[in-house]
Amino acid sequence: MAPGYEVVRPARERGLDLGTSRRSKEYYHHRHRDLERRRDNGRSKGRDLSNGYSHGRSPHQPPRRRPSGRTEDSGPSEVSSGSGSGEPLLKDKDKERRENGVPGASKEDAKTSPSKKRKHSPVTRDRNDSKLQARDAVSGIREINPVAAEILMYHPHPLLDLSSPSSIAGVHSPMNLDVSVDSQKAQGHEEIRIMDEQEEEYPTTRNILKSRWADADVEEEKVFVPKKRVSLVDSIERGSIKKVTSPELGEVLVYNSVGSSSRSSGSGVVQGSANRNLEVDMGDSMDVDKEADDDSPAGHRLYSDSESDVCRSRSPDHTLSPHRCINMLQGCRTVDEFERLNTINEGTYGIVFRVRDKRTNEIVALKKVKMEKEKEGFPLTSLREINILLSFHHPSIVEVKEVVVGSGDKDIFMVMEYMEHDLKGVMETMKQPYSQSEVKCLMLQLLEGVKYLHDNWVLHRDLKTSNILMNNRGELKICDFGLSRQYGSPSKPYTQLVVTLWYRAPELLLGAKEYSTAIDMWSLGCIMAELLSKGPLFNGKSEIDQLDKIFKTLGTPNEDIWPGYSKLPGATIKFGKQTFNRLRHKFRAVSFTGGPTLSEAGFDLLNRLLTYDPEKRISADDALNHEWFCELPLPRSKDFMPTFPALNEQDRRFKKHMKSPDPLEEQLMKEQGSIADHGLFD
Ligand SMILES: Nc1ncnc2c1ncn2[C@@H]1O[C@H](COP(=O)(O)OP(=O)(O)OP(=O)(O)O)[C@@H](O)[C@H]1O
Repeated sequence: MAPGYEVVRPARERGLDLGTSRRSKEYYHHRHRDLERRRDNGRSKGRDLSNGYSHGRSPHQPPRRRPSGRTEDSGPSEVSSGSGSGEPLLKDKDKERRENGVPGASKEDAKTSPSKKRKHSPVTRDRNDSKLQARDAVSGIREINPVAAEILMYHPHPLLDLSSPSSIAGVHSPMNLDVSVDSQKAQGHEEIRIMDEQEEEYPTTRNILKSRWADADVEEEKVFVPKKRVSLVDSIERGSIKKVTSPELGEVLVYNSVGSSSRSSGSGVVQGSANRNLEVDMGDSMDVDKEADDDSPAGHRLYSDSESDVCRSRSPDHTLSPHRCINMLQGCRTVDEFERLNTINEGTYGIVFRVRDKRTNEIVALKKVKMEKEKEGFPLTSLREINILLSFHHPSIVEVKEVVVGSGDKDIFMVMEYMEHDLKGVMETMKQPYSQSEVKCLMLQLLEGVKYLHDNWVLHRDLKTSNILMNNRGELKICDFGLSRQYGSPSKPYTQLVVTLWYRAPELLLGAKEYSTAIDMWSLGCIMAELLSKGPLFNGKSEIDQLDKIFKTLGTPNEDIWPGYSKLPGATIKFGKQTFNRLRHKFRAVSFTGGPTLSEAGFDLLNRLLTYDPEKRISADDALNHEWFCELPLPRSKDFMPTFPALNEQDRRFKKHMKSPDPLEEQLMKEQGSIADHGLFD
């Protein structure tokens, strides 16, 4: 790695630090008023919550809106040493016991009223009705079809909108894609139906040559695109897409008949598209942006209502999605319309370039979908990523502007907004870790992005610092949705081979076949710790080593603190017994040795993110309302975040850093025998 860059802190920030500028005074006055208001609210809410709700929950947290309400009682990894709200400080030993919770708190925790336990999926299943119902944050219950997305493409009319939530969202599922087109020309062409994907089974042995989404029915996982095709568009036109088995984004139905083409009732015209002829079923679709809008910011967070305010401002325009379309009538643009400036990085699934759009002069990032591992077709992982990113619009999610095709017939590129760095690269160049107020700014943006994903039924499944992009305006955006997928309720078995090892939740490591949004929250806990300490929290070399590191720090879980733990396949493995949560040793309230510091409230949030029992692990929504974000030091404004020379103006492919192999690499290493430990379940 090149020598570390100095953090370039803007002069205005120095002013803020000295507390002398008028702006900073206004800022603190404003924040103080805001805090006072929130404390008042909190006091009244606190009284409401006092029965049966243990310490550590922010008084600002709104009543839970999830249908089943188990309390978030504390497990060994989640028991805080105080709420940060006036609770007397404990002596170290006592604190250690409380943080750990195994001997003491866990028993209490085990008494948690089942009626108050948090349910992860915001979906309820009505036993008398095969349809699922989702409780919308504002508008109440919505019907959900668990096997969701259908993309209806009317062959050969080459018009496809993969763009807006309103067009992508299907009948019941947030991720449905139901595109109908005027298909007068569609007669006489064969029907190609891409079937519902079998859920990913628990993987036994995976072969790297196969799609990593594939299990027994690997063939069902693919969308075949013959090699000779000119483009994705062309492939679709020629009926080369044979099938999709995903119940979600990748599920494609291609019809050729006019009559079957349209779900016409309530259809509207896609707006903002280059081509406005595309009719989509508006009535049935879930409007992601509307939902984001409905999920009004009111009442659950700090708000930035001035330019100088903290970073929690939700830009109002993200609710007004610019509907991005692949206009298949005109075809995709080709990559020739971009001038290559440099290669940024090469991941497992794609190579990312910094390029200039010759038409607009805009600097953008191009991610080339790697096809070589997918011998027979267009990788479903990429199709999912493209669909998700085209349909989502949020300030904390990287924007995909369009899809372009390579001049060499077969390559597909995603055109993304360009970001100067990723968090991993930034941390490698920093000499000092981020301060608490900077971490708050980053965590808030991250949590908002993850909340948006979870509200829209998507699990990211690979949150890590290299998948979090940053720019020099202090903005953070989540990228790399190659492993992400739609989720629903009731839980179904999914593959555990997700999430890069260091950020992988214990339930995945222990072989749980069902999991939900909590896996992303664990990753956020690891990221928060990494931001504070500038190093990975649990850098295991194998699954067992990873579990060992987690247990040594957070304490060995047991049935008391994690009901159901003993039934997990990995629970039979004997690990050394660690009876205390030692996380506080890594993040002291005050450090005289230069180690990372974290307030009681911050530590409470970290513990809640790193809670063993996924049912009790804090949700993104609740984390956003955690008191840590309301206490001093307040979250730093994005405007005052440190800036760095643009790392992505360099070719970063050959810079080798300590990194955790991602799930596909991990599998490859296992197949090659280069990981001594073959994992728990191989
Ligand atoms: N929009 C963007 N702007 C700038 N750089 C980007 C952008 N998207 C990705 N990158 C860079 O490229 C790297 C790899 O991107 P990405 O994670 O999407 O690819 P991948 O093949 O899926 O990687 P992985 O092996 O981590 O799964 C990122 O870590 C980041 O440094």
